[in-house]
Amino acid sequence: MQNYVSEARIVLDELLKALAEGLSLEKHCFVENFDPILSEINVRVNYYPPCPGPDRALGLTPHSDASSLTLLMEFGVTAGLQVLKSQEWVTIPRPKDSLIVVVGDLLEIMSNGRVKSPWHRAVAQSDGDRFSVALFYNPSPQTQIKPIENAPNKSNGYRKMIVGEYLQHYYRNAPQNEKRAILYAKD
Ligand SMILES: O=C(O)CCC(=O)C(=O)O
Ligand SMILES: [Fe+2]
Repeated sequence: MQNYVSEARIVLDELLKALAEGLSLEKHCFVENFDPILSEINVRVNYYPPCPGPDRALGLTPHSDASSLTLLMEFGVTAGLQVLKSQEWVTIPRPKDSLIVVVGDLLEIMSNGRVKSPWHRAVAQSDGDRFSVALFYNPSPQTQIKPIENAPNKSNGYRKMIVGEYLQHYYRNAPQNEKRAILYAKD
């Protein structure tokens, strides 16, 4: 697991740089918030046993991740992860040997809303078990993240935020039934 986490950090840093470039921003503008020693990768292993009544139970209730990026590896039956898109739950496919990358609230704040953390859930399934390993990548709790500048006159931006303060707010207010925690970081 330790090897996986240190290799994952390299991948996550590359993803943060590629995302910045993809948004025509300075390449290091996100990754510079992640001190190589003090930034954190928290690991969660989710296990979903086969469920006799999958339409009456959920594997994991809807949420957005608080992280900046989440790297998700899945095993077992497919079609467990769903994302809310235009008010509909859409199943995320799992091509062979793939990892899933989820944008979290902290990256939505850093990017000033240019990328959005999806509202997602895991559904229960009857045809076999499934588990997932989620790595949540966060700057150190003391880091102050500064949202990138938005175009002049553009409203609805985010404010500067200490990572630990946001995480405290997020966990104090979870679970919620819609994406509300991030409103705390609005300007
Ligand atoms: O198991 C999954 O597919 C989703 C896991 C997840 O969203 C999480 O651990 O935050
Ligand atoms: Fe999640």
